[in-house]
Amino acid sequence: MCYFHSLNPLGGPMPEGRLLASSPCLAGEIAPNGFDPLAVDPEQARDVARWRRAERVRLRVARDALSVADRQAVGVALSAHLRHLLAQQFSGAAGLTLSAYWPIKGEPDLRDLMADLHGRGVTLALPVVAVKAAPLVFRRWMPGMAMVRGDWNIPVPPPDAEPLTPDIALAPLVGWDRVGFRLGYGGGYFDRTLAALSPRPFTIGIGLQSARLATIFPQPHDIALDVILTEAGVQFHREGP
Ligand SMILES: Nc1nc2c(c(=O)[nH]1)N(C=O)[C@@H](CNc1ccc(C(=O)N[C@@H](CCC(=O)O)C(=O)O)cc1)CN2
Ligand SMILES: Nc1ncnc2c1ncn2[C@@H]1O[C@H](COP(=O)(O)OP(=O)(O)OP(=O)(O)O)[C@@H](O)[C@H]1O
Repeated sequence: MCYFHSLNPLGGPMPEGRLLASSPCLAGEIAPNGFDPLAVDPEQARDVARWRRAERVRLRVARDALSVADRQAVGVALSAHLRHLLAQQFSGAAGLTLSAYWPIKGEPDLRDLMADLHGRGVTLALPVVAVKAAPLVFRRWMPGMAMVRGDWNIPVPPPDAEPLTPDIALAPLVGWDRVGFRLGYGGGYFDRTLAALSPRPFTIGIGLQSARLATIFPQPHDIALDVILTEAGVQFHREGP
């Protein structure tokens, strides 16, 4: 079912007159990657974008306010849940490529787990903004590797690191909802990347339990993740519990 155009960020269903002449559900038939900005009601898209900007600020302020001890506990709990998920679903993921992330701006720190997985035969990668407003690329990462500053000053593996395509991708969350949708920093990078990869990696959103939203008002470009994981465990799994 296509429901995003019936959601009104200002509350209640969209008034009849605001519905699109052509439904965004047809976007997949218009654009090869399923994304057609012309299929979006511009007024509604503007409302949603404004709401998302405000929610990102609110959620990031709340995350910044966590104590060092709380932050550490979140990282430890999330790492344990992720290790368990990888063990159950991918037999530990040895021989597979998992893209992680280098934590910035108070994101949960999974770097100890990344090093541990590397030691267990998982190939680790990190996302890189190679071209602005384009899909991310992924470069091989190994513990202790000298990093360079990438876009937004995020440390990334150097340009000569091996390019990889992940089988499993971690997506850091600023916000999330119970049906697998993600709010990030607003660059649209993960959505573009998932739209471009075929087959899609198995994607696991990593975030704080307190960052749950009732809905992110999903737009045609938003791609739901396979799993949402927080320090409280699995909050959503596409294949069910
Ligand atoms: N640790 C970490 N690494 C990551 C991500 C992440 O979320 N966390 N990314 C996950 O995708 C990618 C980088 N994401 C980025 C997202 C936004 C902007 C950026 O310049 N944002 C603009 C606002 C854009 C807008 O509002 O339209 C800005 O802040 O000025 C840069 C990089 C790859 N690496
Ligand atoms: N597949 C796509 N093709 C073209 N543009 C896209 C695509 N996906 C997202 N965008 C653009 O990116 C913008 C930001 O998207 P969104 O609000 O979902 O960001 P986000 O998921 O929070 O960011 P990020 O993934 O970088 O953390 C949208 O306005 C949209 O126009």
